[in-house]
Amino acid sequence: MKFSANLGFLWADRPLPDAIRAAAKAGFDAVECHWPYAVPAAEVKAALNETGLPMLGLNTVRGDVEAGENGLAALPGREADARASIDEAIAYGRDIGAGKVHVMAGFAEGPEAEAVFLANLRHACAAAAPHGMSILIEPLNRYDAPGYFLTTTDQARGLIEAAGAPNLKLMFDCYHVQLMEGDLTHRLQALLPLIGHIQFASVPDRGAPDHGEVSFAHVFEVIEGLGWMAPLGAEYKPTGPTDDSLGWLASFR
Ligand SMILES: O=C(O)C(=O)[C@@H](O)CO
Ligand SMILES: [Mg+2]
Repeated sequence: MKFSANLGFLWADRPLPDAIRAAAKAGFDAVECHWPYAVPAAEVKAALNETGLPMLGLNTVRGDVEAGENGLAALPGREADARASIDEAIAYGRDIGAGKVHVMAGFAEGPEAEAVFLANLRHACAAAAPHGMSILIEPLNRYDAPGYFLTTTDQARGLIEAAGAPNLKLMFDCYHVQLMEGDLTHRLQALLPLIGHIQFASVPDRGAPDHGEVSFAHVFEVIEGLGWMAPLGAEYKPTGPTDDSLGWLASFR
């Protein structure tokens, strides 16, 4: 198996270029991030070139975080901000060679939010396609993100089908899907053609994948059996220094 270090959580105490170096030193095959925008893209690119690691993806900005925003793309009335955040993420991703942009929906509900989200996703897919990039949407669980617009894989499937864009894909985060729906391995199998990236963390505490209610030894074996070759995103919150949390990495290789 190949693994990608999610630098939104792993080595999050270090500047992003140093976190990239730490991931390479620890033996990861790739990295991914949340919101890299405060760091000039050239510095991130230099660290990627130095280590040889690819950056798989990044997120659109959340908006006004202090006011509690968690994405803009499903918010009626915020279309201009949402599209600016999408264009920003695509441009930054292009500069660092990241092929996937996770477009964050935000806190919203109802048919108007769905129509706005779909229109913004169509814009994102059209803007990303010429650069060979994909757009990801990710259902988040109701405990960590109550009120988030996108919460289930069924809802994501409906949006992907309605958008009709081949570069719109599902971010299947095993942590969120287990909390909302369970039945991880059947869902991975059924949704495989729609999946653009897979992430994981222990459930329910979002720690390293070596404890909790999900056996990742089994889940990873199933993913491998499905022919999935891309690195799996380690998006968990270490309880201490990240380097002390990595026992699982050698054991799952
Ligand atoms: O929370 C997650 O899970 C993510 O993947 C983030 O990128 C979105 O908050
Ligand atoms: Mg995730």
